Amino acid sequence: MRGVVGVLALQGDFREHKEALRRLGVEAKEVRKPEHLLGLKALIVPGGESTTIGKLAREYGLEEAVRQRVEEGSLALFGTCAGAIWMAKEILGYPEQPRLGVLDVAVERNAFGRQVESFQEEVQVKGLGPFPGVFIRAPVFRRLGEGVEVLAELGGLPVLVRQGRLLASSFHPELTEDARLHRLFLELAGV
Ligand SMILES: NC(=O)CC[C@H](N)C(=O)O
Repeated sequence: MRGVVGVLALQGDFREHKEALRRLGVEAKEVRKPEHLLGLKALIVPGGESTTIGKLAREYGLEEAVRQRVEEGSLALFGTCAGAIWMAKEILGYPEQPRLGVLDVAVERNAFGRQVESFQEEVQVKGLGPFPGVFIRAPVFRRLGEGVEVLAELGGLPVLVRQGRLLASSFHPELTEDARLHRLFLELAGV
């Protein structure tokens, strides 16, 4: 067993992330309250509904607690889809949507249009190669800050980015059997 990784378990597909971690031999801890962050150095924020996750995280004091830990450099984050939206500094068209605001990007929700609700397409991930991209009402990253590195694009649009110990994807690696992105996160988090 390697270390322990937190999975924000307020709403969304946190069970699939727990399963991906289990396959890597990592213990997953559900995070629902600020005190659950104690001792953790890595947290995954799942896909789901970013407005709900944001609202609950604010209500339960997790927004403030996670922000503090990220800002002091003691917590690495991996957000997928809605999780990535929650991490962003800016959510285009939704200035009031509750968010963590630590990832220096503007995110566009449902960026592939409503007709294309969900699709699967292979993306080329820097350093990893082809990866099965499961996109469900997926966002894209726009206006990237200086410290943000693009690790994958789809149709010229960034869909996987990294900023230091923050990793964010438009797509859902937790809905595939491929655990390489979870492994990459564990490496950058030092778990
Ligand atoms: N699959 C997802 O996580 C969808 C995200 C959704 N479009 C949102 O804005 O929250």
